[in-house]
Amino acid sequence: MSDSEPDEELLSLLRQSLGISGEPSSKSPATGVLEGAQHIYHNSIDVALDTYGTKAAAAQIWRLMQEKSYTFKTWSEHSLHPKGKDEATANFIFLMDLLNFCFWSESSDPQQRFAVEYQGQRWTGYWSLVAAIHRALDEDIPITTPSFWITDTECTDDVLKHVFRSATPELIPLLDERMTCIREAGRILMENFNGSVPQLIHQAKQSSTALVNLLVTNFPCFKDVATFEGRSVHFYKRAQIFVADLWAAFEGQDLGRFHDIDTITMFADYRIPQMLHSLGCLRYSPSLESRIRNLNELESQGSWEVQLRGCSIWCVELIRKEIRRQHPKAEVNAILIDFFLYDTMKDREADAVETIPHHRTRSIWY
Ligand SMILES: Nc1nc2c(c(CN[C@H]3C=C[C@H](O)[C@@H]3O)cn2[C@@H]2O[C@H](COP(=O)(O)O)[C@@H](O)[C@H]2O)c(=O)[nH]1
Repeated sequence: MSDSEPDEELLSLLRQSLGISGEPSSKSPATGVLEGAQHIYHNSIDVALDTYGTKAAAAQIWRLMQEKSYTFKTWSEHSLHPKGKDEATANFIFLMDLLNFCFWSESSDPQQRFAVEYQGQRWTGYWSLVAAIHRALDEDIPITTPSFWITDTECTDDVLKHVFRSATPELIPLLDERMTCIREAGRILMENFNGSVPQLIHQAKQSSTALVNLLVTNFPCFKDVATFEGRSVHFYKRAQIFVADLWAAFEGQDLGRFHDIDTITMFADYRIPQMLHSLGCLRYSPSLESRIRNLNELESQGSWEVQLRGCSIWCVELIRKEIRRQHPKAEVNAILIDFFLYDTMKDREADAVETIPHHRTRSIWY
């Protein structure tokens, strides 16, 4: 390509990012998550997408996913993820994604941070939650049974503190909020869905957007929204990852069968923005970058946090589109890209590969 001629591929990506391509603007018809992300992307001044970085990352991600044969089957290969394809697994995933938030520690000493001892290993972060659920079940505590959550005499604060006990002096973050989420969800499941997670799933009639909407309209603790530049924006992170985990655990069958699974977006957490920045897809304003590098907290639902979350969702959408542009037959969606980015970020952390720190926000939303 000569310097004077425009790079058609780049223009196509740019057009797509501005939502002016020939394609219908890719919004989630019923959840509005993608619309919100596009609004945030167009109005962000502290977070920007690097088009070249995004194009390069798309090629790299697809290559690595191919090399690792990364599919929804990879989900069950994680040692702690439940292997069954039954109601017990659906219940496990519901509790897991009800509480799948905010594991980061204030402590600078990794040995001090909250950790769960299970099967002779210390688990931290997201895996500490999964390990704690397994440990409770092994101790015959019916922690994944919704009817148990509302029994005042059995599911006491002391029992829940025991379930989430730490192997270090640091407690699990937001323990009180987690107990509130469990009891609220138990009451709502009993009142509206006969205490049955499968009944909740069946009510969505194999639509992922319908299941996301059932969660965010029935359960306040799944209603992950914010306001940005005068508009309400939806993130719905834990509602969406619940659907995605079901789809992966059941390999797209039975309780994991969804005819519109590709409308699920990336899950706006604190790990994927970190990975996208490390890949050169996201760039931050100097004030935001120094706040993140200094490990200062970002206010929940504040402008900086909303820009990080929304631009990350939009960035993964562009990566998905770029992969499909480069490989029209690619079987890839935002879920698999997201799962892959999370796992890769955790591998890099384990290998102490230097990256920008993840942002710090304390909330129940992610
Ligand atoms: N976007 C996105 N966010 C994810 C996950 C997962 C785990 N998903 C498993 C299922 C399939 C994948 O292969 C993973 O094995 C946890 N999180 C979020 O990260 C944070 C925890 O971070 P750390 O403290 O370092 O463990 C916290 O906000 C948590 O909600 C994901 O997949 N995507």
